[in-house]
Amino acid sequence: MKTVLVVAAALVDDDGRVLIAQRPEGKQLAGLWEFPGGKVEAGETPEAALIRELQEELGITVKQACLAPFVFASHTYETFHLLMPLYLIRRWEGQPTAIEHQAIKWVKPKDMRTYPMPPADDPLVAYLIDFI
Ligand SMILES: Nc1nc2c([nH]c(=O)n2[C@@H]2O[C@H](COP(=O)(O)OP(=O)(O)OP(=O)(O)O)[C@@H](O)[C@H]2O)c(=O)[nH]1
Repeated sequence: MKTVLVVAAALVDDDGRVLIAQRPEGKQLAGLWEFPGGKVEAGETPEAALIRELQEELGITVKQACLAPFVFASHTYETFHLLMPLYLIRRWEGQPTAIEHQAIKWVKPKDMRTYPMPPADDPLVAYLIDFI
């Protein structure tokens, strides 16, 4: 089975809230809430991919020095295995906007369980609750 590398971000604001974004209709796992991010393209570093995705999806600019490696998800879906490092980010330029998602929301980690997320993300929430 193919392993797919996806990078994701936990943007954390000054109140300790984390940004989650709702996947668009018509896509796999539509309507679920996820961490912004996406697939690493050929020839791209994970960090460059995440910076690119955050610009495309949310319209924010993040410096590589502001990406802090945090935890990762490793989860087998029906057709691929997902390997997804999650970076913590506390500094960025611009106001996050739902450019590609249905909606975005700032939530306290302890409240994240009320938003349905992809199965791969479940274990990550516990780390955010403990660490943020
Ligand atoms: N960005 C993101 N992707 C996640 C999370 N959890 C999770 O299982 N994924 C999975 O990782 C993959 C991310 O790919 P993507 O969003 O860039 O791509 P996609 O499914 O829209 O497919 P496409 O770009 O081929 O159209 C999807 O299969 C998605 O379901 C998450 O928290 N954030």
